[in-house]
Amino acid sequence: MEETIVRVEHLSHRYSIQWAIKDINFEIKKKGVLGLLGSNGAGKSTTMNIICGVLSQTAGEVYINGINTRENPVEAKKQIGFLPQKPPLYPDLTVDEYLTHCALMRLVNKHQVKKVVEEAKERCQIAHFSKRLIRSLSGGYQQRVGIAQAIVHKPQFVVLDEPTNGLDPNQIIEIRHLIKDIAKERAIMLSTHILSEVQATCNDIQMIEHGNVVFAGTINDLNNYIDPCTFLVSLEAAPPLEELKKIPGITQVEHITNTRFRMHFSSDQEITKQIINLSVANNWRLSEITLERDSLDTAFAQLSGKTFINKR
Ligand SMILES: Nc1ncnc2c1ncn2[C@@H]1O[C@H](COP(=O)(O)OP(=O)(O)OP(=O)(O)O)[C@@H](O)[C@H]1O
Repeated sequence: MEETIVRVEHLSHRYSIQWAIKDINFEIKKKGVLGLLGSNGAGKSTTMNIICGVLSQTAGEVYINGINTRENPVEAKKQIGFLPQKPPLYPDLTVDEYLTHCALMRLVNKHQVKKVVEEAKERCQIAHFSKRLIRSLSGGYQQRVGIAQAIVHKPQFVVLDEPTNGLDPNQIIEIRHLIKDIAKERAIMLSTHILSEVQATCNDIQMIEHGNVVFAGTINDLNNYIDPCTFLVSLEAAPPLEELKKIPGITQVEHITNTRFRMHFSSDQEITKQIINLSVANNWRLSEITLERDSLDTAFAQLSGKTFINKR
């Protein structure tokens, strides 16, 4: 049995003469959330639209549970749920009417429709709004209806394109909880350009920039990638700056105040121990030593530098 639900092989797409994505390859595990990260125009929606069969690729293949989406689109699509960036809601239908329509469109057996609609509403906690017109729901609840339509036919793989876009902070937290909950029994791929979204929701990450994959790994890989490279030191009886610069492993020292310094170091993590020992030996009276980690935003900027990093 395949360990992965999705295989993307050498996927490329060109709009007219412009390549939107080029030679993208990745796999998605059967459970959990994969974040497709990238800045605006990176190629996220193009990738997702192709995977979901909404757009035909220029080159490459997509397999859903081993089914080639190009050769057998109907069978492949039965396994996919999709919430596009603009949720395809019909505001003048009630939640029940809309989900029933979606289930029928998704070729659910008509004897099963009522049951699957109830289950999707239950899962997305919208059962109490069954008879409400969609237009009368808040943005957060409309998004829940959007997610319910994506899972109503019980797909093994669900794609959510920027699912928290435009929601208020409370709604964002609730939708993230819901996404993690539904990912317990299926694979989810979500796209975002917000790093905190990825940290809060995803297990694995693919980052694309200018149509190329620039990072692939787990959320821990990403966090570890951003190794600390500076620390702040307070020395009440600091030696001259030149002396600090001579410490092996220290590449640069900046004066912040007379007693406070920012020290840049190469990758050796033992450096802090060394500073502590030197301070004790020379009576520099160390009162603070704090590692500074670059923010994820900095990592994002670095990773956008297009060198492919595969942590798998
Ligand atoms: N229908 C289209 N016709 C021509 N070019 C397009 C079309 N759709 C997207 N593009 C271009 O393809 C590139 C990738 O766009 P895509 O929408 O996939 O990026 P994205 O990462 O989803 O961006 P965003 O976060 O802004 O939605 C961009 O340069 C975009 O301008």
